[in-house]
Amino acid sequence: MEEIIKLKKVSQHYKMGDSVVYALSEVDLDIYSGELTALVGPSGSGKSTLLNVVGGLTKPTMGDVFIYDTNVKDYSENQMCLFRREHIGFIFQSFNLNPTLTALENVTMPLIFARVDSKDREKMANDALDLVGLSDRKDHKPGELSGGQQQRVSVARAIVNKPKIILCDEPTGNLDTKTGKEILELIKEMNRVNQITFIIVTHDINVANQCQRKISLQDGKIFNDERN
Ligand SMILES: Nc1ncnc2c1ncn2[C@@H]1O[C@H](COP(=O)(O)OP(=O)(O)OP(=O)(O)O)[C@@H](O)[C@H]1O
Repeated sequence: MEEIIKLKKVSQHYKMGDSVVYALSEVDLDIYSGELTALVGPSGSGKSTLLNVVGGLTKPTMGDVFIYDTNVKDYSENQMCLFRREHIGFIFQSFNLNPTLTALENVTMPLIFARVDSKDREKMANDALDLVGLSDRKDHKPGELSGGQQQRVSVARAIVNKPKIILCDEPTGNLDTKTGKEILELIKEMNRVNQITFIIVTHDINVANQCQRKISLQDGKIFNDERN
């Protein structure tokens, strides 16, 4: 399998007054193309920081972050933004949808940013909403949708420009057990059918146990890395 993400001695430190918080300490990690990986660990262990470093939302204090063969640590903010639009999708616990836009418009947003031709946008956004089973709700705004439906819209938004990597921060955290299971099934299907590489930060052991790989963080370090 091809390595798609490689972290080499990645550290993230935050200065807080006179003290320093070591959010990540010399993390080495290889993620292979098509893997479905759960990132688990106690609160404050560095899970979100690691996800943000991979997604280029946080530049690490030290170390290298390769996506494909590109060291994105060297990218400017603008270059990273363009790279992210093309290669990485995000799914958040709180959905992060624009409440003033319809489901279809929310899903279209990444295509506008990526300057996809206007005549292709609507078909691509409709196809993505179709894949998540929400075609009949495309003209609804987030406030008119259930939590599970809103998360489906964010899955559609994450997949619409066909990224090879999707990073999820507690994607089932705001959902009841049944709806959370449905969202996880959708993620598993996107992983299986489209070979999208997923990294899922989760506190839910049931979610973690259904992933192919479970990486446990503690005090900013990987202390366990196992495959099911
Ligand atoms: N911007 C920041 N400034 C200062 N400290 C930070 C910042 N972001 C994170 N930290 C600290 O870094 C450590 C790791 O935080 P992180 O959010 O990555 O943990 P986490 O494992 O995702 O936690 P949780 O499960 O509670 O979301 C924590 O001690 C946190 O307080």
